[in-house]
Amino acid sequence: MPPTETLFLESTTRIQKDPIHSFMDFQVWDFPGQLNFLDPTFDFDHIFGELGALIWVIDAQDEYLEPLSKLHTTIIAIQRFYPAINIEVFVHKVDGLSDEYKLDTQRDIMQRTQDELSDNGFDNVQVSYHLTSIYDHSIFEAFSKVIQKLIPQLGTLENLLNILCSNSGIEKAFLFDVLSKIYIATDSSPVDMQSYEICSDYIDVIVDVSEIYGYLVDPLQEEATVEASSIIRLQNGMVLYLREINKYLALICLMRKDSIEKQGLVDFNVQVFQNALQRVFEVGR
Ligand SMILES: Nc1nc2c(ncn2[C@@H]2O[C@H](COP(=O)(O)OP(=O)(O)OP(=O)(O)O)[C@@H](O)[C@H]2O)c(=O)[nH]1
Repeated sequence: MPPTETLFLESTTRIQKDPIHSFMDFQVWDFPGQLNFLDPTFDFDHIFGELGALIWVIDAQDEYLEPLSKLHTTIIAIQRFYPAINIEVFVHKVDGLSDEYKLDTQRDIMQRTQDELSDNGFDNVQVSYHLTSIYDHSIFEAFSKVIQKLIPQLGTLENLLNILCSNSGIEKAFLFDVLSKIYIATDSSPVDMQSYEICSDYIDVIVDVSEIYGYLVDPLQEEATVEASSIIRLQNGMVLYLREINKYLALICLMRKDSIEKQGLVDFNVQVFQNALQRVFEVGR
């Protein structure tokens, strides 16, 4: 959904459960801000029993002390019974703030949370913070990091991507979930926002072109079609290489133009990577 359309979203009045069927099946539960789910009338175990991650969204453009205090109460409640739940705080709508103010806001939220948890005897709670906005790619990046923590095979995927990069002259490789445009794994070199953005935009281009010039494939087909790959040469001498891995995932690599001169080698290594990945997911099932 483009950001401008979010202006017309209706307010959430009840818990909305959205099942996501992708490389891994999960559900996103959207809670209305005003709902007190710690009230004894709610079934605490039903809400938190099978939760992988709690994403707490704080509006950085608004007064945040009250939502923050609710966050603290929630963390303390779930720490007692479900300490394994990942707690992720999105300091959201930061597009309206200056760079300095963004960081100050995040620091303030972190400090208040740490103090409150320590005062209640919880000194070692892991809370992750993300600065997010729907007007750039930061919201996708933050979701990527949250989802990655829920993938048991993440370490193996990273290793496979590292091997692929070092053997094929690839500078950065992302494994993307095509529909949501979140990346489920990348190699262990640092992620810079620009590489992520360009790879994410590349997916849009490919999806648009495929919708016009593509052909219908059997929707039940899990395997990727052999020819589903694409290369774009950028003006700065870099090359983007995309290969469909299966019906949910695409591999996107950023490399120098000399590396793609040995395209046969890259294609072969990507094929080996694709086979390995298939086996990893088969074992995980
Ligand atoms: N500036 C800015 N506005 C945003 C951002 N994200 C959402 N909004 C706006 O905030 C408004 C509320 O968005 P919602 O997603 O409905 O917010 P919510 O907190 O889920 O609200 P409820 O549905 O009532 O729980 C919309 O008008 C969005 O356009 C952002 O990153 N930056």
